[in-house]
Amino acid sequence: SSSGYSFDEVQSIAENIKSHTKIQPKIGIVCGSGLGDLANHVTNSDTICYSQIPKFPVSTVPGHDGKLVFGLLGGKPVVLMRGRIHYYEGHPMWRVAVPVRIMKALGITTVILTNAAGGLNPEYKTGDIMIIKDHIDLPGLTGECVLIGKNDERFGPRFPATVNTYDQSLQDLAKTIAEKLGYAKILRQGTYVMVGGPTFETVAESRLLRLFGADAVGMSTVPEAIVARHCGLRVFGISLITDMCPQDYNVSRATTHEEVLLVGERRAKDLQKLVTSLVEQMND
Ligand SMILES: Nc1nc2ncn(CCNC(CO)CO)c2c(=O)[nH]1
Repeated sequence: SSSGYSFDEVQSIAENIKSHTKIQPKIGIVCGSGLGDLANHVTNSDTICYSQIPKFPVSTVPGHDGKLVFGLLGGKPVVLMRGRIHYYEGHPMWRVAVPVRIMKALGITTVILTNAAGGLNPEYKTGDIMIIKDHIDLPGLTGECVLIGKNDERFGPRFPATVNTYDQSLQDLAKTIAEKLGYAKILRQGTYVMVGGPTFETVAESRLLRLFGADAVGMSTVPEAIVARHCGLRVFGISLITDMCPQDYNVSRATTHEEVLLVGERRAKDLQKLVTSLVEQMND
């Protein structure tokens, strides 16, 4: 249906998943392009392919192999989504975010959203890490909000507030951890704007998005963050800046997905350390 799986359908998908693992996750982590190797730090892990789970959406993007990885990270029970569902693949927006509702039904109380993004803020550099302070839901503003359609109060309210979507105390903790890890030089805190994709932006679009006040642009994360807040989860988001969006017409070379994955691999270790320490140090 247009507004996605019912509350009961979500519960039954979660029940099916629970039969594959004893881990009862407290934290859900959505891995962005090329950042799936965080799963290698999860111990005592159980891995379930999305395709093994009836009605779980399947991802088709290189660098996004669809697996749920349950286990311990930083001593805490977690579930990782290796491979996320993107709107640009043709999925309705609700299906992009339904894994968050399923992880909530599995018992998580916090979700960490990681992604690769293009830098719009001219002070940013490729390889920077941006803690997400706020977002601009461009698809939502133009009629594709993830919560459009029938609302079931068991998920959350009909008209949810979205101020303070990104938990302030987790942002502060992440900032402190990053500085202790020696990342102060590459650490940013800013606003993420979602575009539908799959095209990378034109120069005029990059300038427009910058005028909107966005510091980074991507094609994910916002639907997941909105649905997470809707059902009462604590949300933390972080972007790896994989390239700078051209704001002038002397564009030497265009952004490529390969470049995004390459920077992801180069920076993945640093992001993994940051996320692992955050999981370790966050209060329940
Ligand atoms: N300029 C720019 N750079 C980016 N790097 C990553 N993404 C997020 C989109 N990632 C896609 C394509 O790599 C795969 O999900 C973007 C983007 O949307 N724009």
